[in-house]
Amino acid sequence: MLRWLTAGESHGPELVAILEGLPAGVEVTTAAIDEALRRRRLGYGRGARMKFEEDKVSIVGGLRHGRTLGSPVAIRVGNTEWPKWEKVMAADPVDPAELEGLARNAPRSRPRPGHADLAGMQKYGFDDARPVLDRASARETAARVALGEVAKRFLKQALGVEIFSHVVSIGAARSPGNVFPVPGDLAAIDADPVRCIDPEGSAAMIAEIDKAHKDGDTLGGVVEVLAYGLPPGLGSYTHWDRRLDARLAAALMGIQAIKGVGVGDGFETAARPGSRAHDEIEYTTDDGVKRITNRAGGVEGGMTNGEVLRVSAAMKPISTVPRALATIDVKTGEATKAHHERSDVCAVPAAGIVAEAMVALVLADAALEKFGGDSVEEVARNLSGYLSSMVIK
Ligand SMILES: Cc1cc2nc3c(=O)[nH]c(=O)nc-3n(C[C@H](O)[C@H](O)[C@H](O)COP(=O)(O)O)c2cc1C
Ligand SMILES: C=C(O[C@@H]1CC(C(=O)O)=C[C@@H](OP(=O)(O)O)[C@H]1O)C(=O)O
Repeated sequence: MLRWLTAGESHGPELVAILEGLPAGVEVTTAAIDEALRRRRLGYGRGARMKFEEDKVSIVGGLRHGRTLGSPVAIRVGNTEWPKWEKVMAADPVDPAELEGLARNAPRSRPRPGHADLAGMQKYGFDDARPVLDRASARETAARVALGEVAKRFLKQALGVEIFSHVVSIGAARSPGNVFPVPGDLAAIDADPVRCIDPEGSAAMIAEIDKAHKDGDTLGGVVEVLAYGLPPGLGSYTHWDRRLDARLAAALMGIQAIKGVGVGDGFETAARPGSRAHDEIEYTTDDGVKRITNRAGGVEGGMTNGEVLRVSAAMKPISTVPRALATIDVKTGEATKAHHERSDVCAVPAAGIVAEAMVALVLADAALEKFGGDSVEEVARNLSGYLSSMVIK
C-alpha cells in the first residue's frame, strides 16, 4: 500500500510531503523534483506569485545517492515569501503589538464565493478567512507534484509507464476533439503557453484568457491525463473501492477547483448508442489482443485493459474574481464585495501538472498492489512473470 500526506499553509514557511510504501531503488533527485515544480509554476494566466516563487525543495528522508531506500520519502518545499509572513503566520504566539497595523494580518471577513472561505469559517469557528484560505489554497499542490514526480519515476523505471497531460479547453476555447498526444509530443505541449497540442486551439485559449483579464474575470477549463504502457489488470471489478476509475476520480476531484472527472470519452459516451460507444476487440499476430478504438480510456470494469489510460478533469473558474462578487461582511452581516487580492486569472495548465501527479500516485499504488515488491527490480520481475504467464494476451 502506498500512502501520502501533505501539510503546510500557503504563506507558512514550507510545505511538507511524505510518501510511504515505495520500493527501494527508484532513481530520483532534487533536480528532477525542481523540474516538476517548475512545470507547475508555468502557464499563461498565472498570477504574480508564480513569477517569484522558487519552490525551494529539500529531500529530507527516504533517499540516498539518488535512489529511494524503501523508507518513507520526505520532501520539504519552501515558500519564497515566508519572510513577509513570518509574524502573520507564526506557529507560536506573537506579541499583539508586533501584529498591530500589519495589513496582511487584517481579518479577511468578506468571504469569496467559490472559495473555501465561508464554509471553512462556519465549520472551524473562525471569524477570519485567513486560517481557511491558507490551507484551502492550491499552493498545497506543489507538495503533491513533488510526490507525484517520485511516483512517476517509479512507474517509468519498474513498468515503463509514461504519464503526461495536455489542456483540452479553457473557457469556451477548445482543442479539436480526437487529438490524442503521444509521449513524443510532451516537449511541444510543455513549450506551449497553455500546454495545448493544437496551435489554433492554443491561440484561442490565450485570447480567452486575455479577454477575461481585461474584463476583470477568471476562467476554468478541462485537462486530460494520459498514461502509456500500462499492463491490463490494475484495479479490480470485485469491489467499489478497488475500481481504478473510482480511485482516479477521487484523486482528481481532490484537486482544488476540480468539479468533474471523465474517463475516456466520459460524458460524451452517454449520448452515443452502444454500437458507437464501446471499443471492439481484435487479435493480430503482431499486437496480440487489442481494441480497435479507445473510447473507454483504457479502463473497463474498474481495471486497466492494456490500452492508453485517458482521464480528464474539469476545473471551475478561479474564485478570486477581480470584478469582485457579492458577499457579506461576516462581522456585520452587511452586503459588500468579496475580498480581492493578487490571484491567477486561469490556472488550467498548472492543474494539468497536478492531475499528472495525482494519476501517478494512484497508478503507483495500484501497480504495487498487483506486483508487490520491496525493490524496483522485484516489481519489474513480478510484472514480467505476470505478462509472460497471461493466458490471453
Ligand atoms: C493550480 C491551481 C491554482 C489556483 N489558483 C487560484 C488563485 O490564484 N486564486 C483563487 O481564488 N483560486 C485559485 N485556485 C482555486 C482554489 O484553490 C479553489 O477554488 C478553492 O480551493 C476552492 O475549491 P473547491 O471548491 O474545489 O474546494 C487554484 C486552483 C488550482 C488547482
Ligand atoms: C501559491 C500558489 O497558488 C496560489 C493558489 C491560490 C488559491 O487560492 O488556490 C491563491 C494564490 O495565492 P497567493 O495569494 O499567495 O498568490 C495563488 O498564487 C501556487 O500554486 O503555488
